[in-house]
Amino acid sequence: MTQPLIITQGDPTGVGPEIICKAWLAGCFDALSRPLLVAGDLAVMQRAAALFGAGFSVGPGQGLATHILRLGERQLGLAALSHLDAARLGYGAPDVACGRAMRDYIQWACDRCLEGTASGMVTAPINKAAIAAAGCDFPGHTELLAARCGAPRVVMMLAGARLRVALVTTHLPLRAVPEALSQESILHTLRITHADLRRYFALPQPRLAVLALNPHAGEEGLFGDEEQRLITPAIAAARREGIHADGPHSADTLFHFAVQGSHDAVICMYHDQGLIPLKLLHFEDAVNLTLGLPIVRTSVDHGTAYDIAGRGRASHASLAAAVRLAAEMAEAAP
Ligand SMILES: NC(=O)c1ccc[n+]([C@@H]2O[C@H](COP(=O)([O-])OP(=O)(O)OC[C@H]3O[C@@H](n4cnc5c(N)ncnc54)[C@H](O)[C@@H]3O)[C@@H](O)[C@H]2O)c1
Ligand SMILES: N[C@H](C(=O)O)[C@H](O)COP(=O)(O)O
Repeated sequence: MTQPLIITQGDPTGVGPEIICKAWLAGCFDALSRPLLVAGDLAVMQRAAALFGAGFSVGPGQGLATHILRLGERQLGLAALSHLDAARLGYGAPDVACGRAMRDYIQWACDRCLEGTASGMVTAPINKAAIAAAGCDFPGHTELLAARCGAPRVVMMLAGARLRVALVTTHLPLRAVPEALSQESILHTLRITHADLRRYFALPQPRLAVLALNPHAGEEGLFGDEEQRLITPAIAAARREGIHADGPHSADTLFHFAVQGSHDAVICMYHDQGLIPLKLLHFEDAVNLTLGLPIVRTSVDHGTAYDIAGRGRASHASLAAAVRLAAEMAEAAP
């Protein structure tokens, strides 16, 4: 039997519910190789569908689904994990119950993937402060999923058709980045990226560009020594393991060549080093994925977009791309 993919609904007061409905209404889920199930809230989904003048009918679910939502010929499973009073929820104002609900959607989906009743999960955006207020002590999905899956090391990758970036460090203050870098963390990032590009993207020998931290790759130690102390030795160690890695490359020029196909992924030392070029090129259609997990997890590349939530204006393109990629990864996973 083909196990379903789960989409977690994300912040009930953000754009997550409406981009799920928008993608569904646009037929983005029609040609999928496996069924889809939303882990979320019925009233919140109904409110989101109403933004587009669409009212779906609701029938009893089966398997993981508590309900089946039907709209003409289309149907979508729903596991109703929360029962929020949608009419009273202000957009952009998640309360503690919303924070708990977003956390529960993620944990439930992760557990279904781990037990094998789901084939992967796609996450809509959460508000990191709201899950923290609900007592969830993780900066985001990546760290929560790593802990729940018992994965010792994971890598945040954002992928578009022209560029893939993988991050050595993620959510921490910029001033803490140099201290957080180590030969080990760079080498682990290289190993995990190498392994999962082979596994999920059918790249037998991925070409990995490793960026420098400092301007002009440190200019022989004049502008910082992380390249000499940490990055160059990590690249050498990776190459000894048969990983096709090169660098450290100056971050200001490498992306120009990478988007022309010089490399399959760029290993970045910190969040904005990779995400600025990625979102410049692929804001609408990039996918965030977590490498190194025992389960398939993809995500939209954007946040809760409170400034436009509840207006039906948010693009569903990144969500549609995340669902497509999760389905492809689930096919590739053993
Ligand atoms: N995967 C995730 O759960 C995830 C990812 C990034 C940010 N966040 C969270 O989201 C919140 C807001 O973060 P932010 O303001 O930095 O980023 P954001 O992506 O929410 O918004 C940045 C800008 O992009 C626009 N935008 C975002 N998504 C859009 C879409 N689908 N269509 C059209 N325009 C869109 C917004 O309107 C806003 O102007 C924070 O709490 C952050 O932690 C969550
Ligand atoms: N760094 C990501 C981005 O800016 O798109 C985002 O915050 C993802 O975080 P999680 O997938 O860990 O929630």
